[in-house]
Amino acid sequence: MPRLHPAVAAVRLAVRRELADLPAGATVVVACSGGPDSLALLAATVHESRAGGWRVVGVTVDHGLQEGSAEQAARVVEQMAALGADETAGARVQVVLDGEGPEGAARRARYAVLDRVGAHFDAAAVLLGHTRDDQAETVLLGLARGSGARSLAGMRRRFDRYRRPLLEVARDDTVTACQVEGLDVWDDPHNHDPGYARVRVRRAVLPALEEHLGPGVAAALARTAEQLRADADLLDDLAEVEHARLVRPDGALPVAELADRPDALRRRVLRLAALDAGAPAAELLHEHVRALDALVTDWHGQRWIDLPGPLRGTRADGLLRIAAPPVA
Ligand SMILES: Nc1ncnc2c1ncn2[C@@H]1O[C@H](COP(=O)(O)OP(=O)(O)OP(=O)(O)O)[C@@H](O)[C@H]1O
Repeated sequence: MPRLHPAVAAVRLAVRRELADLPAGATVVVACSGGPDSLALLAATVHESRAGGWRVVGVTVDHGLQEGSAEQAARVVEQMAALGADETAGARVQVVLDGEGPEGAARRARYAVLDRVGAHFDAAAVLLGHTRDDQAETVLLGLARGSGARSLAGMRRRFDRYRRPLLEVARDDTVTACQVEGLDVWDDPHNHDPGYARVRVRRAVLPALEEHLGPGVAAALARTAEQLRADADLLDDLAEVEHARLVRPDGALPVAELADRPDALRRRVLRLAALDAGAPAAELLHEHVRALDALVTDWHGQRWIDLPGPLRGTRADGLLRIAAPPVA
């Protein structure tokens, strides 16, 4: 028997490990763009499903943003069926560009479809093909934005129904696995467009880091993310407990007790308080939390601080409150 190629073995092993808890009969949805990562993921999932006894559903989403996208989606549906998926689906979405960039809008539309497909099939897992290199790019982009530990912690391995089995697999391996298995992969033109920061990181920044610092930078960044994620998860859990302990029934927080808490915990409690008061998570920035924190640690009689919502943070009578501004 010919020996299994190491790249194919690496992808299959990652899938086997990530899905080890699924019972026979479970439905696994694989989100497949037709690119090397998700095609390798689908091929490995179909292979592993024979031993696992799972039903594999391949789904591709046509964002309708590029010429010929419908034909491309139809081709992926055929490929998924040929690879042995038990069921396949192609969904066309309407990407609404309201303020955010096309990439973000496409992602939102895609996840809305995947959510629905996952629910429709009562899927035990919906798989995404993000690799170790995607993770390294995410960490570098977070680092460049100067965001906190949460975004440096990169992508989560699991959330809701979603799982990312290839988060520790190198992109080189998914590309090689597709070559070895004779899969005809789609080369998304967006992956070459230097207008996207992620593309610049992929094509220029990471190769330069590897050239000057030695190989293994992507793997090191992904490992860093893993460690930071564990730390960030712990701090977030502690902050939830602390917030629940401190918050009064009317939502106010006692300043003296907040001031006693370590910075990392206090700022997280303040962030939770702002979210509880209705601040939109996507708009609540580090600078807002710092301004709130100044009401506790750098109090010099500030009248209020503005938060997205719009909301106001105020301090009075030893209590910190976050609420909508009074109607003029
Ligand atoms: N059009 C799509 N239809 C279904 N799933 C998708 C689609 N685009 C992306 N995904 C899912 O999201 C994952 C990450 O997508 P992203 O665009 O970041 O990477 P990619 O370079 O397209 O990956 P791939 O090599 O699998 O195409 C993909 O691996 C796949 O699981």
